[in-house]
This record gives sequence, structure tokens and C-alpha cells, in this order.
Amino acid sequence: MLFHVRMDVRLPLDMPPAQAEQLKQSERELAQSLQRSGTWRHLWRLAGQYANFSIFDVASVEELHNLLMSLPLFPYMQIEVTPLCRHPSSIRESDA
Ligand SMILES: O=C(O)CC1=CCC(=O)O1
Repeated sequence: MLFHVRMDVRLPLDMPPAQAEQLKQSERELAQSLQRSGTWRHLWRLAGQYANFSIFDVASVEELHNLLMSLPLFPYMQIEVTPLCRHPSSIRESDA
């Protein structure tokens, strides 16, 4: 199952810089691991915003939910999830 996810990051202005850097580093390591495994298919920065568009490939809504909740930046993100299905006019054979 494919999901489009928008994440807007809102770190508290008074968060100590070292804590923010640690969170971002932990987020990066998990995001890159999930990209290598194929679960986090796409990760794009929204130009001019501290936000991303991502595509996740997971087996269930529960898997996506648990994954998103496990992200180190989860407490500081506003997240919007959109389920995707194949478009009838798509020329692709699969969702690959
Ligand atoms: O910077 C972001 O958009 C939040 C984020 C997702 C994966 C990552 O490494 O940072």
C-alpha cells in the first residue's frame, strides 16, 4: 500500500540547538535505513519550507501509523496522510 505523507516540522524555538541536532541526526539515520529497505520510497523537501513530501510503501495502515510514531521528530511534526491507489490512466504496469 502506498501513502503520500506531508510532514511539517515545528521545533520549539527554545529547544537547545544540541537537542535539535541530535533529533535531526536520529531522524536522518532512521529515514535512510527505511529508504534502503524500500519502505520510504521518496523523500522530497518542499522548497522554502521546513517540510517534506514522502511516499511510503507499507503493508497496512497500522504499519504506517507505527512507523510515523517511531520517528524521532514525530512529537514536533504536523503530519498529513493520503492513501494512494493506481490511476486508471497510468501507463505503469505496477506501482513500482
Ligand atoms: O527535515 C524533514 O523534513 C524531516 C525529516 C524526515 C526525514 C528526515 O531525515 O528529516
